[in-house]
Amino acid sequence: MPSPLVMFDLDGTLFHTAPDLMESLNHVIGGMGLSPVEYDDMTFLVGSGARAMIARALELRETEIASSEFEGLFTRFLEHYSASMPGTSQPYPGVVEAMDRLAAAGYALAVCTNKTETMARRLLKLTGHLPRFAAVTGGDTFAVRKPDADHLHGTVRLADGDPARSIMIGDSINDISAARRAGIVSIGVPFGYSETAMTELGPDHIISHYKELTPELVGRLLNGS
Ligand SMILES: O=C(O)COP(=O)(O)O
Ligand SMILES: [Mg+2]
Repeated sequence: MPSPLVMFDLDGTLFHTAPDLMESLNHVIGGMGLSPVEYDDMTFLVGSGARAMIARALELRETEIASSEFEGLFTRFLEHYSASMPGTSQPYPGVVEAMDRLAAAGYALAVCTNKTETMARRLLKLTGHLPRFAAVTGGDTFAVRKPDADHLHGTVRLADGDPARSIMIGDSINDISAARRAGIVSIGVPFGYSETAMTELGPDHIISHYKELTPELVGRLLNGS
């Protein structure tokens, strides 16, 4: 029988990455002569991958560019972000201990993010966490990404899991909607990057600190109680 699986979103859930993402984004838009975005804008900018982040930042600055120029901006972003890693990005308080507890109790762990898979793996590798995960999938791993249910289903498959014994933990509407569509139990964290309050997104459970993420809680949620 496959191990039960706990999947984590990355930006705003597993790691606090917004300051580094913002620096690389501002490097790119600053190069175009646009004024930098501010930290508070990140809740609106992060969550659907770097292309969406750049497009939303241009929208915020009311700037239109030719579509042929867009890939160049994306490449500049990835080069800067990759070269700066791991920067100041760190796991949220208590999540490393929570992952240790879950692994000791027999849970497999995975990452399901809309970052590119290469960037996600690089950050996890440089911070020493990559070996924990049975699967790491990004916004470009499959033909679809969160909020599409198949991003979660694909991650469960690569981790040799079973959707009925899997949980998705996330900070944004993309995570909670994808889980709902996939028929996968969700846990929301309110400290990440979301424009909408987690209580409004309606996950199956909300934790406000990772000390609440115990094998008992996950077991209870998987049993529907
Ligand atoms: O960087 C992004 O926009 C995607 O981030 P995610 O890890 O929250 O899916
Ligand atoms: Mg997120």
